[in-house]
Amino acid sequence: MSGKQLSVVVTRRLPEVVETRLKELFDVELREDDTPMTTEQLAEAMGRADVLVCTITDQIDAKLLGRAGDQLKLIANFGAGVDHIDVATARQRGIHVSNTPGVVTEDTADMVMALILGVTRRMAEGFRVAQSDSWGGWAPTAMLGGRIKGRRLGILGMGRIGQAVARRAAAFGMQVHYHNRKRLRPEIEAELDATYWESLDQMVARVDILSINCPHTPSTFHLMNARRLKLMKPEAVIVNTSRGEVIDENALTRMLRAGEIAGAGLDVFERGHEINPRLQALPNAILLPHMGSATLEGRIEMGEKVIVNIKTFADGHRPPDLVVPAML
Ligand SMILES: O=CC(=O)O
Repeated sequence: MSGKQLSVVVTRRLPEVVETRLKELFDVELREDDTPMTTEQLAEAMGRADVLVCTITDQIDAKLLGRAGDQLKLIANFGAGVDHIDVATARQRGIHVSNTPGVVTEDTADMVMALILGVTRRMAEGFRVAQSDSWGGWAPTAMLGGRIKGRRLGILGMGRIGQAVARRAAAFGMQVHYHNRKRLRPEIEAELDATYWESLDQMVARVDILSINCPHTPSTFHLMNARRLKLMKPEAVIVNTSRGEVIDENALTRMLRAGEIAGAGLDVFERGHEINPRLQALPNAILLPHMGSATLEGRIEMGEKVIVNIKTFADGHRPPDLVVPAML
């Protein structure tokens, strides 16, 4: 099938160069305003598209997939995480799901370092002081944070992003520890100079900074539950650029308020963009609006990946970034 015969519906505005390329290649319907589609609009789109290009703001659950037309053959997600898509049900219905791995790695790892430094060096507090008229000038005892050189970093989830974080952390003189479902190959572990912990409990109890870099799946939901959070040292910091659901956010908020965990850098939240006001009120938490992978370069590369996945599929081949339930 040629690309022009494929009807492609895109659920969100994408960078202009990506939209232009999609128009050149496919019979594409682009979104006019930059808001997520309603469930009804999404269902209608799935009733007429051969290919749906969606994002994390679209909940593609079993109910919605049940309303998809027979012509829908590919859901090409613009993003790496696919926890908003019921991949198993899609597969049962013969609908392929693809994503955009790899291209978000470096930008997200940069944001992990920004959050580690931001929290340990109290950048949000400093920013607020400098913006106000209350700053009385430099003082030997003011705004004292902690040095990250020599600190133990625990990486939960040592996939592409976790490994990119490890490389950066090593350059900052941190000691890298990790927990992963599968241990890395010895040569990669040696190259990263990373210490493997089979027991997540034991690792979280020993690290100064914990970075969450695993995807959200049924087995990682609340992996950092109240019991595990309590194992962390009171002076430790937790950083999450993955998915909010991996941490029990209420438990974390309580512990941050009580000083049982020193600080947090969070780019993602358990209830999407509805941030817990008690978390917003905390001076020891830096909160960001899910912008870990938000660079123009990254977004364009994500668009290129989406296009390659659709094009390969249109040419009758398996999309290179096919997501299969066994991967999750
Ligand atoms: O969070 C961003 C992504 O999943 O790509």
